[in-house]
Amino acid sequence: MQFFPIESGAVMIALAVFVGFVIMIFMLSPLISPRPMKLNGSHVLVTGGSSGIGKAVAVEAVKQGALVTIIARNEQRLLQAKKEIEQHMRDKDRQKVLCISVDISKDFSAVEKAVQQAQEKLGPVDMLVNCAGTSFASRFEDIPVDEFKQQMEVNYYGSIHATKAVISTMKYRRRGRIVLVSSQAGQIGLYGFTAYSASKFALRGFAEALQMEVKPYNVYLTITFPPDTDTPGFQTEQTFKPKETKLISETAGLYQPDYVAKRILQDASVGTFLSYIGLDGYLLASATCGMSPLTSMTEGMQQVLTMGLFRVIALFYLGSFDRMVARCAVEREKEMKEKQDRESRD
Ligand SMILES: NC(=O)C1=CN([C@@H]2O[C@H](COP(=O)(O)OP(=O)(O)OC[C@H]3O[C@@H](n4cnc5c(N)ncnc54)[C@H](OP(=O)(O)O)[C@@H]3O)[C@@H](O)[C@H]2O)C=CC1
Ligand SMILES: CCCCCCCCCCCCCCCC(=O)[C@@H](N)CO
Repeated sequence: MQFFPIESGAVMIALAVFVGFVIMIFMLSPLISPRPMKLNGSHVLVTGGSSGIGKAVAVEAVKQGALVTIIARNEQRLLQAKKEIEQHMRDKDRQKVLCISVDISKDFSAVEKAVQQAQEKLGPVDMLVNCAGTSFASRFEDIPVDEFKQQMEVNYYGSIHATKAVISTMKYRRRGRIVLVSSQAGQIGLYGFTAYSASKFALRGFAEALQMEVKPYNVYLTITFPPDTDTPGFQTEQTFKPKETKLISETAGLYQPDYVAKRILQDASVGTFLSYIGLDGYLLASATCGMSPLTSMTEGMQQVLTMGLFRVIALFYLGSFDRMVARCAVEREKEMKEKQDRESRD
């Protein structure tokens, strides 16, 4: 087939536009992405740092040369974690691991005092990782109202308290990173998580609003959405989680805390706002990017190009989740009937 000038002209123009677009993306990127924060010599404060993801973040931070403060309630576990984390220090003379026992969920002044103590000992906090949290999964009617309050107090207000305690110094120094540990259940409301998902979704609104306020001060937020992660907290939850919640959560796989911690610190140091883990995490983060701030042009380009397709994929996932819930309901009905038949026979 003869290749006509008009077609080659159109192809050339399309190619030129595409190349121009890509060059613009890479030229504009530095204007959007903040300068990476090196953890070497920085003070990283981790709430929930005595177990699971928080402890893994503290270990990864000291591996990168940071001075670390870990906050939790149980002193025994804090001291045990401190010893473990210290094993990974690169420079035992310069680095320090401090542990402070305080309940972050109840009283802001107690948290403020703990952060002040940490800053007096290790210097101003450069990065705050809000990891302390708890999860409770059960059907809505089986969750006591107080559990809804408890989930909000620990998962949401706990992060507000710690963030409030560091934000003024970060703004004054024009240097800071704040990580909010949400969950994939903070991107999709799941069966069994009426209390938990709500508390994790709340962090999203807080993160977007605060990021708009503090961007001019070179302070960047990262909200991270981990999938199931093999921690002591997760093992405890597994013992009472409804079957539906387990089946749906398993679709995104089970990850190790050290891998999750590396991803969190990687994204936080470069100021990425939406931090995800795994392919399902990438799909979810793109499909639910909403009005979140852009921290890289390439990310923005991907979102623009994939939004429609990912919504279609999301609908297939939602269809499969509905079928899982329906199947579990039928199985439960059958078990109940068999149990009643057995009892009526005895
Ligand atoms: N594991 C998973 O599958 C996933 C977890 N997440 C989130 O990651 C975070 C950590 O989870 P994970 O590592 O599994 O949990 P763990 O239960 O293993 O660790 C929780 C940590 O938070 C501390 N903590 C809990 N409540 C308080 C409180 N009121 N005040 C101070 N510290 C507190 C605990 O110490 P202490 O009890 O001594 O206070 C502990 O150090 C949570 O926010 C969770 O929602 C998100 C997605 C997946
Ligand atoms: C384009 C659309 C892609 C959709 C992918 C959907 C995958 C949903 C998986 C949800 C997993 C939730 C894990 C929560 C774990 C948690 O928070 C812990 N506390 C354990 O309970």
